[in-house]
Amino acid sequence: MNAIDIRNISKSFEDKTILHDINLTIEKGEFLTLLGPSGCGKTTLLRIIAGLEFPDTGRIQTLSGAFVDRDKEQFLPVAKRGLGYVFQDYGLWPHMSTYENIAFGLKQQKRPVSEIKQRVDEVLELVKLTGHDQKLPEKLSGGQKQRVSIARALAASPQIILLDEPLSNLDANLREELGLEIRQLTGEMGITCVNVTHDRREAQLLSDRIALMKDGYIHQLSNPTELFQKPASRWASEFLNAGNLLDGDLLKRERGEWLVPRTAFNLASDTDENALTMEVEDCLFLDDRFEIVASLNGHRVCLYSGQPYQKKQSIAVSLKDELLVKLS
Ligand SMILES: Nc1ncnc2c1ncn2[C@@H]1O[C@H](COP(=O)(O)OP(=O)(O)OP(=O)(O)O)[C@@H](O)[C@H]1O
Repeated sequence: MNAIDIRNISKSFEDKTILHDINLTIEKGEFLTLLGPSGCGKTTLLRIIAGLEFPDTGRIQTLSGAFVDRDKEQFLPVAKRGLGYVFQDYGLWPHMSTYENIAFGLKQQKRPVSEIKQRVDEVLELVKLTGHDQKLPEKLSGGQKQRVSIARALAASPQIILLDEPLSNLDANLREELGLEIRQLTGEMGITCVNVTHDRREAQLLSDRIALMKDGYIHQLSNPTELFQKPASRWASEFLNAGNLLDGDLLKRERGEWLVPRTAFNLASDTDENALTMEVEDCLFLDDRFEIVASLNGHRVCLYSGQPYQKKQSIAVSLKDELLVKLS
């Protein structure tokens, strides 16, 4: 079932086309990320979904009706779209307590006081902030502020939540922890999420599918594993940091450019005639594995290994053919 159906959306600013005929369907309960470099149009698309921008062409249909339809001149105002928002900079009212920030939208909807209290308590528990309800944002850490922002987005039980780089202001450990919590909470509630980021790790961590955007087009649309393992172009491989880009001659393979992921190397014996011989330039221990930087006929190659190597050591490796991608 499609929760959001985006058809033929285009947008220009001052004669410059920012979005070119975007078509995208997002399933109910799906977590979709718009990923791409600065200026590719991802925020403009999110703002069009939110109702903060008006597209030049196209329509957006949701399960609760049309958000916008240029042919029929329909436009549903922001406040009537029933969306939750989570912003990079939290978007909290500084003079309001945690409780008041979360209750704000429910008060606007004129819900009964007892119902508001119950709902705020529920979402505070979900985001693990019970007991922090009277604190002002300035008394909360970055992670806690983002939890308040998530609680506020969940409070009105929206069908759709829009997220604008929700993790980018947080430190690395917290980013992963909160990212997994957002995924779990929205997944359990069947909420459809559209997230915008230029951070490939954030996209990888959160998403069911990623729409990789370039110059106002969707360049590639797939699940994170496929996107990172089978990028559609050299540009996508480089943006995603998907691995080494090497010529077939160097790899004893067909000529042309190949993507060789860092996981695609196996230790081989020197006597294996297909083995590639490299000289180790550096060896770093990162996360739970060694990252080896080596030289293959003067070309820099990066690979993962379960064991360390010495600088200047010669190593023979074979390639896992199933992980190689021929780009050209
Ligand atoms: N209101 C506006 N008026 C004029 N130009 C705009 C407006 N909003 C966005 N743009 C331009 O549209 C282009 C795309 O902007 P957008 O914010 O959608 O990109 P983005 O991919 O989200 O980048 P970033 O990650 O830097 O926010 C940029 O060149 C931007 O300057």
